[in-house]
Amino acid sequence: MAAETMEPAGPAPAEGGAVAGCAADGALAGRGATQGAGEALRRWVRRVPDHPVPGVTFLDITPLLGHGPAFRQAVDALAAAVAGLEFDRILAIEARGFLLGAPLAVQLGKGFVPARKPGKLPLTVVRQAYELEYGQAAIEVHRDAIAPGDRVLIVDDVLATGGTSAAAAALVERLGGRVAGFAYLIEIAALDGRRRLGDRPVRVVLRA
Ligand SMILES: O=P(O)(O)OC[C@H]1O[C@H](OP(=O)(O)OP(=O)(O)O)[C@H](O)[C@@H]1O
Ligand SMILES: Nc1ncnc2[nH]cnc12
Repeated sequence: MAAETMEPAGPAPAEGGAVAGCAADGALAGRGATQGAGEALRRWVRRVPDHPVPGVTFLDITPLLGHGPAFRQAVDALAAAVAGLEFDRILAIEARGFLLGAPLAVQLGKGFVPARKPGKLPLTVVRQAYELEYGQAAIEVHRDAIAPGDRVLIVDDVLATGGTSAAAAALVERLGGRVAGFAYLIEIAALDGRRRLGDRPVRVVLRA
């Protein structure tokens, strides 16, 4: 089978539109990633209007996940973006956060902590409720997943309102850990989720 490349034969998105371009200098805030990587990845993210509720434009990364070189480049770009941050383990948020956080942990040789939807983890957990752009939710982490003093990088696919990430940070700190920073494939800049993250480092590959 011919190798896939970052340049698809036709338009990447089968339906919906690729994430529209924004100012070139704002397109990639990778701080270590290359602008070319961010721009190459932009075409693999679809904008889906009115999903999951009217008024929300959903950024769908399934085209990126479905294309081997794009998926690899996304993980590589995240790795480059977090270069210089010091952390012991990566915490990622179910479900889409796992898709990027786990391969990033493998690539960087770090442990992985899953923050799961309620009721999934079998042992004693800490739980944090939060609000999303389109509803309410909660996440749980095993109480023994983070030790006091652990430095934790929080990884997710999308930073929107920041509610999910703020909840994840609260869990880390309730367990005595320290949040070393946050890393995202995509930041929805208009929703200004950064305001929820305090003064901790925020690394982003692509801004929509
Ligand atoms: O910044 P926020 O406004 O909190 O939104 C970002 C979160 O929303 C999405 O997850 P979602 O809850 O839709 O779940 P999923 O990963 O299971 O699709 C996304 O994967 C982030 O975790
Ligand atoms: N607009 C959006 N697209 C994709 N994931 C999201 N998570 C929260 N808001 C989102």
